[in-house]
Amino acid sequence: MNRIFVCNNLSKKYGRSMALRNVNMELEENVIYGLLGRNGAGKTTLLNIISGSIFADTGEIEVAGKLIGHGGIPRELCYVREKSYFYGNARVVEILEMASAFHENWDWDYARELMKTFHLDGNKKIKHLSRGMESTVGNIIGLASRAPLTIFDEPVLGLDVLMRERFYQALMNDYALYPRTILFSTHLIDEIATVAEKVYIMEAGKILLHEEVENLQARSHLLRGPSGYLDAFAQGKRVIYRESYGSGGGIAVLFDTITEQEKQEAVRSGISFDELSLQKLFAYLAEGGLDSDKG
Ligand SMILES: Nc1ncnc2c1ncn2[C@@H]1O[C@H](COP(=O)(O)OP(=O)(O)OP(=O)(O)O)[C@@H](O)[C@H]1O
Repeated sequence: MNRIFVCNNLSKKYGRSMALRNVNMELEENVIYGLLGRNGAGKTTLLNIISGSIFADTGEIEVAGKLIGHGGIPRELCYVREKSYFYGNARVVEILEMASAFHENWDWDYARELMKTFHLDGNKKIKHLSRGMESTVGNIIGLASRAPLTIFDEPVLGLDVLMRERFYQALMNDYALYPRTILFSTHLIDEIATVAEKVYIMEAGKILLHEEVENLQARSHLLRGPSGYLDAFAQGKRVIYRESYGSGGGIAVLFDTITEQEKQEAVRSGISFDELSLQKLFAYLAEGGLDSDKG
């Protein structure tokens, strides 16, 4: 496994509050990742440190095998911010020219094709673009740069459903032709679940969980049934959420492997199993927490 990105023990304090606590992260080459976390979990702080916009108090970062020093932005990295700090007076095409000068894999033919796909007028000034169009400028840079490590922070903010679909489609098509590592930070978890292969989940400045999306989905179960049976079934399993109702029934959210035999036995005692979307699992995780040491 080759890693395009590694960070060790990253910590960052703002005044007395810890925004990041000993964050370790490894991103493999040619994998699409999702970075998930509630408001204030530390995602933007982490991404700002990775991109060299702010400095960590402790820890080190390696991109493409090179240690990143203060102020150095690795050319292997393309970071597309949620809110652009583009010069408002510049035209779209001027911003793309700046990006093309920085990224050695930049593909102008592809950038022009994307401008057509997303109906983006290259002559428009950035300050005259809608919110969605502004996101699109960043997304075109992220795609056309074909950087070995591309990070998108909330890339579909302001895009309508059709444009969001087009963006994910363009990304998947281009990723198939030019595999690279892509990290999405987003709140739209179920959308990303169809694109990302692995996710990192952050909470309170720490990595709560990192896992393949397929495994997450296979190990997430929402059970309903009589409370006594639920508790008996859940013994020894990892319970991330449990709620009992006055009627004697309740729900339990388990994050564990459940065999077909166990499932059949549970069904016989009146327990039903519902599918859990990644978004819902994330909500329960955020609510109930999870001991990340249990792996
Ligand atoms: N410049 C700053 N000064 C002081 N505190 C900050 C600053 N930037 C972030 N924080 C704090 O650090 C913590 C992590 O914030 P961060 O913006 O990284 O979270 P986030 O996961 O990106 O949240 P969101 O999803 O809302 O964008 C929060 O408690 C936030 O209040």
